[in-house]
Amino acid sequence: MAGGEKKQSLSPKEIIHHKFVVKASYRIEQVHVSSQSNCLYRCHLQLPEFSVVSNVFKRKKDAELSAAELALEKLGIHPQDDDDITVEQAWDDMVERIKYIFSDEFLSSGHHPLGSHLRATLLRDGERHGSVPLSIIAAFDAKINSGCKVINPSVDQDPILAMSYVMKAAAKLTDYIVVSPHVASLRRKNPYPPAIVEALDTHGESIKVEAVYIQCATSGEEVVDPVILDISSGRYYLDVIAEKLGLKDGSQLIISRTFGKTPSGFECRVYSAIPKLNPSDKSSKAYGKRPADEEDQSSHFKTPWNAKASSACGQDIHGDAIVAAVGYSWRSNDIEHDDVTLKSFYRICCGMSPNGIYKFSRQALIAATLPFSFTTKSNWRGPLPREMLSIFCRQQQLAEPVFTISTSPVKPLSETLRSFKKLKDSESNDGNNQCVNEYAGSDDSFNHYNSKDEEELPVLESGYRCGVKILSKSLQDLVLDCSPGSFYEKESHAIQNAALKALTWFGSLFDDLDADPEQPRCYTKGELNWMFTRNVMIKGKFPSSKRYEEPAYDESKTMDMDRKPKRVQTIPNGSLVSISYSVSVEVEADFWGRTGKCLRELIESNEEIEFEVGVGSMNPHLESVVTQMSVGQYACFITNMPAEGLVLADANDTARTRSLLSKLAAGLEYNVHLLGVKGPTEKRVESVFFKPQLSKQRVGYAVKLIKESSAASTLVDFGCGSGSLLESLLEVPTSLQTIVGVDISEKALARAAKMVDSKLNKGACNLKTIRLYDGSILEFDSRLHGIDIATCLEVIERMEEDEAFQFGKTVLTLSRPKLLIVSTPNYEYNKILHKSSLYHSKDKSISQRSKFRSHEHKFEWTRAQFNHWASKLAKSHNYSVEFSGVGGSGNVDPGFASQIAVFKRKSFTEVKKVSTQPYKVIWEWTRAQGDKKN
Ligand SMILES: C[S@@+](CC[C@H](N)C(=O)[O-])C[C@H]1O[C@@H](n2cnc3c(N)ncnc32)[C@H](O)[C@@H]1O
Repeated sequence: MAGGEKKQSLSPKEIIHHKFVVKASYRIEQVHVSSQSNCLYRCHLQLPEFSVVSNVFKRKKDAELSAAELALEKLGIHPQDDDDITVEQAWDDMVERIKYIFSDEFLSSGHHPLGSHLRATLLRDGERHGSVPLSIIAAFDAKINSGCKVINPSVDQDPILAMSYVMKAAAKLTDYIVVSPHVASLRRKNPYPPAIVEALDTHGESIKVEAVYIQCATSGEEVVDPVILDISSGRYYLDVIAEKLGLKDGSQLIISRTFGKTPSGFECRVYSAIPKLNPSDKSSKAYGKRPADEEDQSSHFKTPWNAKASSACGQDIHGDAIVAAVGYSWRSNDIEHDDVTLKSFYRICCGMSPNGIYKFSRQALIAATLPFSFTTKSNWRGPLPREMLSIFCRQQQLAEPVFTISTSPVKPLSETLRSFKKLKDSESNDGNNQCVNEYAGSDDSFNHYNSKDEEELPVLESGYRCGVKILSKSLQDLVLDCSPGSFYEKESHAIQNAALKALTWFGSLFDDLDADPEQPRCYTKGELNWMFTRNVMIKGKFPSSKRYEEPAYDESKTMDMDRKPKRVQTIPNGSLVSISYSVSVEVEADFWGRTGKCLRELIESNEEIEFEVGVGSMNPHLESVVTQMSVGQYACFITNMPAEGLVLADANDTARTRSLLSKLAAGLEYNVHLLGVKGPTEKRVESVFFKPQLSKQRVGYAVKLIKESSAASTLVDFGCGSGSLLESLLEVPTSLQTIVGVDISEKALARAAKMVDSKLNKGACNLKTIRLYDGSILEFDSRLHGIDIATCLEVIERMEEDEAFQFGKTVLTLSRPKLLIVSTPNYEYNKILHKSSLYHSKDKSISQRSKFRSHEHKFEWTRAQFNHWASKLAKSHNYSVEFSGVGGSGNVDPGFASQIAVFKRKSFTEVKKVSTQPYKVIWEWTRAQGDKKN
């Protein structure tokens, strides 16, 4: 913070307005306080996802501001308004605020959570009567909290620092407040008026709340056990928690920030003892910073670091800890609470990792894993990667990700490919190993390539590419600068893939404990800072995902499935498979030999789940087995146990599962049923094999011929789809004045209309009219009679063969274009595509599906079949025809990947005009005078 200078920045209310506009509604409530003649105000701010209620203020304006600040805090947005006040002002405000907190008005002013704590302390007897723990003031008052942040932004990670500031500010109120540093609490010097104390509601119910106790281990993993907090009527709940931790009272506690939610939506906090400093270490810096290694740690703190508790809440926790969802709210003076069961605790922990967020979205904690590439939106389930990255950053107290899109190549594709090749050559890859490799670029950026990523090679030389930066919340540390090299056709794909790479990086950080210690990763300073402050499980990482080993087939249990000594993948990568499965934990039958029964607990089951093969979105065991199966088959196999935390997060009866795990766990038993398979999309296969993509090459071929037809003024694209040809015609100068697209798919036409509309007037074209018709190309529409050029790219194979014949006849008889360009896949070329792992198919049950390039194709012709169709058609309609193609070579077997017939009209014989207009115009543009031409 620079001296007394003020910076200009958006106020919290302005930020809320910019973000939500009319969706943010403020409601002011008057709060009547009997001891005050003036009214006080509280503000309710309703946002689409949640609402907040402000503190109580004398001015409406302040109440609104406080509500906006609370909302921003919830949203994880840090307005720079704190910069508007100086450190000196922050201290003054804190002193004022503490004075107000201990005032008569505050105590009687309704439901402020801090007010409820004050009341609870006034119900204590003896020396603790009215003694308010410092941690309470630091944790539950937004004003104090923001003041502390102005003084030092790292209070977020360090509750003790905030407590020390509260103590320092309170020390300035010597006439008013008694500061008791030894018991870490504050007390009002003069007692409250008896009338106020007597009016306090003392009828709290007795409650029992389930919480978890994390016992700190000096070596090995912490033990997590359920614990019951018995908060009998009139007792201060913090004292109950403190007692469970072996402490005298609540003032000896540190209270973490809120993190994670129980199934009913209650937020949890970690409660632990204020750590004792080693007398040998006088450095105040030791507080609140987890030392880099254990030697350091033991030199600073008497109590060891609690890795599980620290990783759960993202703050340093020392010694034993309790995780509970209990406390006061704005709604009432009564205590609110929910049980934190072992299961909910482990679920919260699991949901803190990027992998966990994905697993939850698929409701498949054991089965799902974070995919390493984002292919199509339609295959993706749950929140998109960008959304997941935002959730993760909020949870981990990082700033919102910053995406940067570029459209021009930073380095030539050849160079990128060379780097990729070098990287691949230097790796030894196991097909199932999902390790992530780091590409050491010349700058600080990184690229990740997965061993299965061959199909994800950067296939485009141009397009969109996106980088993402993640900064710490204070915006001071760059935690991650991820600039993947791949180009994507769509901006949204580039963004989603960048987000996914960032998530993968964070995921690997969470999993890094499994990494080979001989080959330490190199982290930048920002990454290290983040890890240290975030306590990324260096010691007791969890929930971890152990490296999977190949599933061990249990022949006796395998139903209807041959034992396969060697893995033969029959379902190609890129396919969408649909399965039902169950996962159980089981104790070996031999152990229970006398009864012959084995103990078993169902952990997870899914009646139907779909996943894409080859993108890493399914646990490798399951994927490996499923891709060897045929539709309708069942399989059963046993794998090693994943981390206990993950199993418990999924188990229904945690106690029973835990006891099974502690006995003779044979592993996880999977039962899987393959329900269906859809082949990989044609586009995906093509994008892997052809650079530029085959579809682009087809359009390029057609555009070249159109440009050569310099006298042509009208064109119709039959089966125009999303308008890729029309788009290209808007970008290049041709003689065309009217272009028309026809398709039967409303969705495709809508996309085409949107695209054309956005490109209008941008290109160097002479076009005067563009029209899109909804209709079948099997029907003739007389508005298309006598057109100059007709195109029909990759459409006929989507009809029955006899319809393809009918189409040819209709076009050449009735429309009679001067030039007709027809393209269709060359069936013979499929054998090349099928060599790819993307397109393996040895399984008869799916061979029908995968013998064509798309399950939407009704037929695919060999060169001879296409030649026969086109030559016969040309001859009977007085056209000449020439054959060509794109993708591969026409001179070498098996010819082009996409075969093209170019029909040219030999002479124009007037045919009897049929007047019929079955097509519906769904979009039309006509150049008006004055419209921009270029
Ligand atoms: C693979 S897409 C090709 C799109 C476009 N020609 C291209 O090359 O990008 C096939 C298109 O043909 C359309 N189609 C299939 N049968 C049709 C018919 N009978 N009449 C009009 N369009 C048809 C589909 O709706 C789809 O948009």
